[in-house]
Amino acid sequence: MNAIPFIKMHGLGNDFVVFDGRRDSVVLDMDDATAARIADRKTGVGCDQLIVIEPSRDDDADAFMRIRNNDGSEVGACGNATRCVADVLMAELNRRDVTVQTVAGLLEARGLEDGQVSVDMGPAWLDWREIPLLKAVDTNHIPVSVGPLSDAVGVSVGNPHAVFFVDDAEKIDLEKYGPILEHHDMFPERANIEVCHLMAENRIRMRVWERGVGITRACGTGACAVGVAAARRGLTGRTVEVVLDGGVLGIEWLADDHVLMTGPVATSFSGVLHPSLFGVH
Ligand SMILES: N[C@@H](CCC[C@H](N)C(=O)O)C(=O)O
Repeated sequence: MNAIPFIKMHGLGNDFVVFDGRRDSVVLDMDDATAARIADRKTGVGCDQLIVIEPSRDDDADAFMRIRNNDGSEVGACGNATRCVADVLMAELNRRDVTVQTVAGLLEARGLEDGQVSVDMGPAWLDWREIPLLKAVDTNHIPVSVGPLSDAVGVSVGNPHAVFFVDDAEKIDLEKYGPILEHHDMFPERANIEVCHLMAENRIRMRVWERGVGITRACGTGACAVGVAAARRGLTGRTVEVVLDGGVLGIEWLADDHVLMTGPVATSFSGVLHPSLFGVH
């Protein structure tokens, strides 16, 4: 069997190994352990998330996107990877508008004149059962407290986020507190952890500890969650810029509760993997 091609892409430094399962069906059966091996930065290609573009399961979508974290676990959403996959599909179909299907729903994406991609990430989910949380609490003031971090805002954008507003996000030891909060009892499906502060009017500095990964240079759904959380707390309007380690994302919480995320897409290189990695000899 032939080698299996992949593309290495990133959105603001949040990086992905992208496979095309429409052409290489062997990647469709990938298990968690294989995904983790490929994602491992020491022994594999290395990435934050591993993405498989699959045939669409809906007439209204151009393709289905499967998302796995660096630890191999499958997840419902990834904002930065959605922009990357949309960019691949737009080039392939020679269109400016595409629809990407994920387990969380259908996401409409549009390519802008300046090369950035805008994605409607769907509605922000704010009920404690939807995030999900352990019990019925006010999701605008979740009673969790670890070190200097307390009083989180919970938001799901197809995946769970806990947003902490602090005086200075740079000073928070995310390596220490991120994993404790990710695995906190309050979050039965674990959570992505964002720490942030207001830099200027409608401009927010954010750092992230991603579930199943660790610290990353950017998290698209995290930026969506932060934009929603800041508006819920009355700290900003519904249109903000979120400044991540890797750059800036534009976030708009629309009147219909959908969250629009706009940012860049980049391709780093392409390569091939031996089919035996996928159990084919
Ligand atoms: N990097 C992503 C989020 C990926 C999934 C997340 N780690 C989770 O476990 O929910 C993004 O850009 O949104």
